[in-house]
Amino acid sequence: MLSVSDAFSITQQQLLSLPTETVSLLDANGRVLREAIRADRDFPPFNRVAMDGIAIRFADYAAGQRTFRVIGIQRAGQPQQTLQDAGTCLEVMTGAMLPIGADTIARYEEIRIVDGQASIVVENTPFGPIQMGMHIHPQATDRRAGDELMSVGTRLGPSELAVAASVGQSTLLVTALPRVALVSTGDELVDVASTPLPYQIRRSNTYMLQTALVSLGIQATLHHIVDDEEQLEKGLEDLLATNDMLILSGGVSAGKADFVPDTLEKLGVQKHFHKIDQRPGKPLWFGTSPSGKTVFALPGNPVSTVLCAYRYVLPYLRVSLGLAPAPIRYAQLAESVTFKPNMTYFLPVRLTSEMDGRTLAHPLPGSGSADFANLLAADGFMEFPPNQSDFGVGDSFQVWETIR
Ligand SMILES: Nc1nc2c(c(=O)[nH]1)N[C@H]1C(S)=C(S)[C@@H](COP(=O)(O)OP(=O)(O)OC[C@H]3O[C@@H](n4cnc5c(N)ncnc54)[C@H](O)[C@@H]3O)O[C@H]1N2
Ligand code: MOO
Ligand SMILES: [Mg+2]
Repeated sequence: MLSVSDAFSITQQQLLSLPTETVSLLDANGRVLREAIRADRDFPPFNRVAMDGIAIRFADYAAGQRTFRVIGIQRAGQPQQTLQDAGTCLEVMTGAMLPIGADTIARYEEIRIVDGQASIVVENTPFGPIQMGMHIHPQATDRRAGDELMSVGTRLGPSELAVAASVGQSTLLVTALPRVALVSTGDELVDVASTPLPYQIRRSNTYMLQTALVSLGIQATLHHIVDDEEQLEKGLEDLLATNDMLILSGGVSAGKADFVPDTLEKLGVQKHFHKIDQRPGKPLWFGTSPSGKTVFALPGNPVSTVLCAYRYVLPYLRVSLGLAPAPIRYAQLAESVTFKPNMTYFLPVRLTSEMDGRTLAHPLPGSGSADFANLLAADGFMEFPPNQSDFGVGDSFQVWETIR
């Protein structure tokens, strides 16, 4: 059977090829940038006053002068003024251009202004003695005009949108979002608003999947198909025609009503793999259509669905969108774990941060891959490699964090 790492690489070789689109600045939140954003001006674009106070010539101060005649006010948003005569000063406001001729700011906290004369009354400021260049944010110290500020593949969030706004990007070129359909299958599954009969359960997997996809900015549509070969074929055919990707749950194992793999192949979706040497989530099925559409058919047991979503589907979508893979997270086992079968084992864990900087993983074995209430306490799944059955306290392994 296929190893976890081989299955993962197969999925990553069949990424969705998504076009770009231009969206308005605010609609770009959470999206993936597909153009490099450069500074249109220096950052800051002029010698910027960084504190409210007076702008003086340091040479006057160094020569012993402590009282300066105030010749005017330079506010933010006004054209640059000039400090002409020795011994004078301009009141200046944070964000203003530094007046020509001035080179040092003394804050209001350090001066007193009486009858148009500003006197320096505090020599040792909380920032140290008054010095040449003090409280000035010199032009181009942060970035220069033409510098690349954000590269292709940047995920746009609050800081990125602020920088984009400051360089005049009222629109941004981003990766178009894939059209994704989430399909639950199973005769036993009823709507969340229904009261289940004794042999029925409410469906939950597609709600979990939709909520997880929102973390990538994707809004999928939710569908349900009963365990009937004809209805399944017709339903999946329609959804394949109108979506870039289908994520199914259930119907992929060995049961009499597990029609999903055969139906997908009948519809021309080429199987890349079915079944991985892992627990949970063994019967995962993955395929692509000739027109470049992708199908993940996840095992229906809810914990398997969750594991497959975080271990395969979200990393697949992330990279398809043009993002770098998520940083790998490790944690150390807080309790020993034994797992005999020779396959990769994913164990739900709760994570704690210790004072010494370590992250500890506390096992939450639960009662198996249908025990999804157990995941309410979990922060992720720890991945234990095959060919080993005893895992000791303090041993470090990768953790696939879930969204909480
Ligand atoms: N003889 C074998 N039986 C099973 C095997 C096997 O290898 N040989 N594999 C087991 C494993 S492992 C898993 S995982 C499950 C996978 O089952 P399916 O993908 O075929 O899923 P279903 O049979 O449709 O349902 C399984 C289980 O999950 C519940 N379910 C399904 N969809 C939802 C949903 N949307 N929301 C909530 N719960 C859902 C369903 O009611 C079943 O209880 O097969 C084992 N069997
Ligand atoms: O893969 Mo199944 O997940 O163990 O129940
Ligand atoms: Mg089944």
